[in-house]
Amino acid sequence: MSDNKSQRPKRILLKLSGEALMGEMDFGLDPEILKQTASQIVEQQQLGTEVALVIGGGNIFRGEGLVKGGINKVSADQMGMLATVMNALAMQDALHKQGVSCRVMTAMSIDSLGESFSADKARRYLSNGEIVIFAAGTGNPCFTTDSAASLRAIEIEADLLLKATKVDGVYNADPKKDPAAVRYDTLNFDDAIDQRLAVMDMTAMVLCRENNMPMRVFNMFDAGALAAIMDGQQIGTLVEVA
Ligand SMILES: Nc1ncnc2c1ncn2[C@@H]1O[C@H](COP(=O)(O)OP(=O)(O)O)[C@@H](O)[C@H]1O
Ligand SMILES: O=c1ccn([C@@H]2O[C@H](COP(=O)(O)OP(=O)(O)O)[C@@H](O)[C@H]2O)c(=O)[nH]1
Repeated sequence: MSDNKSQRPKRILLKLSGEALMGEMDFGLDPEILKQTASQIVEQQQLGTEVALVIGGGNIFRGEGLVKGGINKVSADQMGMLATVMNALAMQDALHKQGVSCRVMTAMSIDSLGESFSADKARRYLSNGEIVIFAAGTGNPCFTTDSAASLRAIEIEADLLLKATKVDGVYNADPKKDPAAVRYDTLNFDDAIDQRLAVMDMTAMVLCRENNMPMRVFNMFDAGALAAIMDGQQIGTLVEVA
């Protein structure tokens, strides 16, 4: 398994935050951000990297917010998972507009919108040069799309999991709350878990650790970051097994 330090990863799983896709808006999707993100993805795919995507749902619904509004946990999480399907359809459209072949595979059965997830089929589609978007998270309540991203990265045998988020890496404290927080260039999963560094949920990090899946966290708003990472530059934070 390559760690992207020495060679260009052949297959990546890119996890995009739902919230980051809404840009300056309060809700929903910013078409310009969708377009820019799609073009960055297509650029990497055309350079020969197989790209799979997991997109969050936080720009539409998060289970936690719905529970605060009085909806029961399971229904709230199901609504959150459906929000990820909407984002997947929007990204599929943006990718199609750039002339690339892209499939949506869902973890919950919604046959008319996307086919049910199969790791074997996903690997085949990726090998054939299609972009695959994994929608509906893990299909189970009480999980997040970070966990779905870790799980799918392992299942498709990705070389690297990339988490594109609102901050530019993993810090020793939440940088949005602590201005003195210091960013790590590299980190191991044991330390991230022991220190409860909350840039990603613990389930996702444990999955990566147990399955030796390296992860790089970077800022989704930095337009050149994805290309630079794929070219081997050390952008953001690389989290690996110790
Ligand atoms: N140690 C940390 N390092 C970096 N970010 C952190 C840390 N602890 C908490 N965060 C927060 O985690 C957020 C990213 O997590 P989350 O909101 O779940 O991301 P996403 O919506 O991209 O899945 C960041 O916006 C940041 O404020
Ligand atoms: O496997 C999963 C993935 C997601 N969700 C729900 O979908 C919402 C949206 O996902 P997430 O919060 O991970 O989106 P992001 O923060 O990445 O935009 C979550 O809040 C959960 O309610 C879930 O129940 N199971």
